Amino acid sequence: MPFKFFSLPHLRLLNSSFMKTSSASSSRKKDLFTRVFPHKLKYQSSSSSKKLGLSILMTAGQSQLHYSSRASRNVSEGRSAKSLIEDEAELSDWVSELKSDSFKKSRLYSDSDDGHDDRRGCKSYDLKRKRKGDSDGYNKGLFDRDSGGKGRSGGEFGNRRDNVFKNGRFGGESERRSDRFSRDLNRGKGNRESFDSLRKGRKPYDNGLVSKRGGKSAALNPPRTSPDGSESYLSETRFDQCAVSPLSLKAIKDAGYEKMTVVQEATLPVILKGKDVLAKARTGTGKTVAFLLPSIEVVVKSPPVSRDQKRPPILVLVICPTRELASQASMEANKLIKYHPSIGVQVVIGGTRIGLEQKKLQARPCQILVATPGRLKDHIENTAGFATRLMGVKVLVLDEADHLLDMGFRKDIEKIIAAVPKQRQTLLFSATVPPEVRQICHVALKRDHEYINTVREGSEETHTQVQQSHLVAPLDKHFSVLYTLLKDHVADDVDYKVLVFCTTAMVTKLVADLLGELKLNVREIHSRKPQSYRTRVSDEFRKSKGLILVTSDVSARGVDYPDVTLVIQVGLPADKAQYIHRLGRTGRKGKEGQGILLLAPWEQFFLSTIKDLPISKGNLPLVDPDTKKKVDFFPFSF
Ligand SMILES: Nc1ncnc2c1ncn2[C@@H]1O[C@H](COP(=O)(O)OP(=O)(O)OP(=O)(O)O)[C@@H](O)[C@H]1O
Repeated sequence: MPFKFFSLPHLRLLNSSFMKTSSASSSRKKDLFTRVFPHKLKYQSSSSSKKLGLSILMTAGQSQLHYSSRASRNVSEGRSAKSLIEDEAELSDWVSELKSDSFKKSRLYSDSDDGHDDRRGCKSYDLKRKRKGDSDGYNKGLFDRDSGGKGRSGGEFGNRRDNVFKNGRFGGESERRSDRFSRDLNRGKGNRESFDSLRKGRKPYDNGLVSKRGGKSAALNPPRTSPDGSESYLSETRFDQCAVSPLSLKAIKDAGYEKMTVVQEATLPVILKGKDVLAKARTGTGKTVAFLLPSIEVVVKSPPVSRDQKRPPILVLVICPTRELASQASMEANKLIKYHPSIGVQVVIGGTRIGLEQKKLQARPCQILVATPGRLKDHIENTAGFATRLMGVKVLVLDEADHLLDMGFRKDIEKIIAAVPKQRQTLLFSATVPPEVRQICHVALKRDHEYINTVREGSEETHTQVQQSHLVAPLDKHFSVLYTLLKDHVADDVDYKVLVFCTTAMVTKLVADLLGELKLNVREIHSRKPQSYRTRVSDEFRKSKGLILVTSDVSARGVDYPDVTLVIQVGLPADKAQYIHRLGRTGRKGKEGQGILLLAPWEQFFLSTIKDLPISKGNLPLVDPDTKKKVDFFPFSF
């Protein structure tokens, strides 16, 4: 991965912070830099005479941009790809070396158990491993987008993929189908059967919410609107009005849920009938319960498993793209099965000991299994009897379906689909369903599946109660802008709870360290952290207020942290969907929130991809002299 070198104030902070104890001369530092990045200096136009800096806040997009222009200028692709990979390893060592000067207590990358323990020997420098969807985070490059599967595949290959789908083999059929859908959508004929049978007398509305079945569209009940015009995430329908078992209802009551959310109301009757469903609903509106509850009903209705059955079937398989999300879904499932003592939920995720999972799978009931793709594949390949148990799957759920069907995960997902029976029910849920996902969902869904879109046509995919703005600042000002934004927010709101998204594990780590040095209450999560640490920090952040979580995209999707007051995205999100999911960590369950996207001038092109979202141009905060002094405190020059 490429780097760009120029002098940045925040790097003065970074490096002096790392090098506080070092009295090495600038030429020695430069030597070190030259040794570690020999070829980089070649691309640096006369920069040896200038101050050198590593653009830590440079996003993956910027890196790619920079890399491609550089590559086209000088370097044969093969050679540069190789050396870039090596760079990452070298950089890791280099930063660790620096780190040990001032941060002796902890290592820069505590990734020793951050991956498949069954892939022992996979160390942080094992960067030549081909990149793929990385829910399990074991194969992250330090500067790879830490997204759980996007990264390069979402970038370079993503375009290729788009072309394949537009022009390639699938093109013809897909376009015909989407044409048909849009025609149907315009016709807007309703043939909806849903809670109308349960709530007699209520008519479907022609309101832009659509359910499509067999090429027909139907209106759904509208969400209620609050006085300020924002849509309520709750419907008018109570859980006890629908056909779920009394024991599930009891658990729902204990969980504090009374009325269904809009997506639950729209999908439950259809799923309970056994249909395949692709559902789209805004972030934080209860999609997890929407797919878990009817899945549990399938288990309830299945014949009980005898105790001596050697390989009891897994009946429901839920796939989530990240470990945090899988753990969260399994916790939600455990809440819902509270009064079903014979039903067991288990979770299999990377970064934990596979042997332990194997023992648990053997010893305890597991009709519902929640998994990340990588670890699930490991079990399919390595756990005795596991493949046989998967042949019992009746319901397959892909949470964050668009992400799982994206290039980064697709191969794993195809293998998993091949390992479960063809005769099953499949449920795909996400807050974003880009057109290309509509075109490829037949990989998982039956032809006559229903597409249930609870986002009103013409309305945004984000929440109106979340105030969105973007700031454009030169890259060398990003850190001071970020720090000022955080400081102001902390001063304004005693109950502050902030997520700062960075594009790579490395940047996440460094930003968290720097903010910590500046005495902000900060935690960090990224794929280079051990799973035990990730789980601990995630739990802490879920329960806390007065905390800032600096994170890579491992927290972008699905993670349900209540009452997040502000989401700051530093640098380009991978795409519009990623922007929406990151932003969706605030404004959950109808609460208010704020989102800020911080871009460098040359990243502004991204704004055109989100132009249909209500994002306004914000004013850069004034960086007060005190902040400037703090950020510039450490003189730094290579
Ligand atoms: N019927 C309900 N009433 C009240 N709260 C609910 C209900 N159903 C779910 N919730 C709560 O709403 C919150 C958000 O749910 P969930 O995490 O499933 O959202 P989501 O739509 O999957 O979000 P994302 O798109 O970010 O993954 C959770 O705290 C969940 O417990």
